[in-house]
Amino acid sequence: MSLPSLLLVGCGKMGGALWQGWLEEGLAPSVILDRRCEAPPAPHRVVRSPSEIPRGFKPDIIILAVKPAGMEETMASLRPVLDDTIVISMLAARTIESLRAASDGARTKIVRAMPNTPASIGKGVTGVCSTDLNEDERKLCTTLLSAVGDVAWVESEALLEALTPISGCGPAYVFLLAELLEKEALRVGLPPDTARLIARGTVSGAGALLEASPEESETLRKNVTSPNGVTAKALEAMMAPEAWPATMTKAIDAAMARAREMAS
Ligand SMILES: NC(=O)C1=CN([C@@H]2O[C@H](COP(=O)(O)OP(=O)(O)OC[C@H]3O[C@@H](n4cnc5c(N)ncnc54)[C@H](O)[C@@H]3O)[C@@H](O)[C@H]2O)C=CC1
Ligand SMILES: O=C(O)[C@@H]1CCC=N1
Repeated sequence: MSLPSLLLVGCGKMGGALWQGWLEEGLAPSVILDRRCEAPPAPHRVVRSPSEIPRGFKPDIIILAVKPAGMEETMASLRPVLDDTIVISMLAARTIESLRAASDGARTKIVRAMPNTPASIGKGVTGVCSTDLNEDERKLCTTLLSAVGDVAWVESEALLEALTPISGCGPAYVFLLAELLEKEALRVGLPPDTARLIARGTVSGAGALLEASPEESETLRKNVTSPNGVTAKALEAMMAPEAWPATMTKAIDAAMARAREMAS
């Protein structure tokens, strides 16, 4: 199946992850706009400025994946190509209202999405919301986003913002767990190669089991935890109300507060 043609604006860590996933799925001829990007395989191409976008190139969808603070400048530079497009903004914290204001009256439909970097291997989760789309346009966006993982449409921007610190930021929390496990493995005397192998293997193996199993994550956790055994002691420390549960709540609240600051 060929995915729609895109103008990807910003091909950094997130745009690059999405691009990689889409490329592997088979993308209609598309253009990347980024000053710092290597040439993609033909028939796709990279351009360094909006003025280099080939005349006659009419993307089905424009993906915005620049830094949130660069949104206004980027939208202004895209003004000549905005009419009659769907813009999917991946930018954290930037509201549909601010995107619309920055589109300077263009006939464009605005979608807000929050992807995550496992999209590069087709294992992403993308939250998405828009009130602009008709049924066919919504299907088109779903086709594109579901090529790189699961898609969760939400009814409001408030829900998209609630989802951001969970799934948008979430891979970082899991990678932090892998880092901390590796450090602990070193601390208790394992050689570096073994520490790396067992920390990464444990996080990726547990993730794969979670994906493959119909069981709840709680059940999978309990399956590891022999009554009065060694895991139980470790979890007692982690699951104390003031430990991981409180830290997670504090972390999610801090991320949401930062998003509110970035939006204003
Ligand atoms: N990194 C992540 O895990 C996630 C990031 N996001 C969002 O994705 C956006 C990009 O984040 P990252 O990829 O992490 O940043 P990044 O700094 O890695 O990538 C930004 C890219 O945009 C390019 N760029 C800057 N100005 C441009 C312009 N005017 N025209 C074209 N390209 C331009 C830069 O050269 C760079 O390659 C942010 O808005 C962020 O909130 C959303 C979900 C997850
Ligand atoms: O840290 C950030 O602001 C972006 C949004 C979600 C993941 N990275």
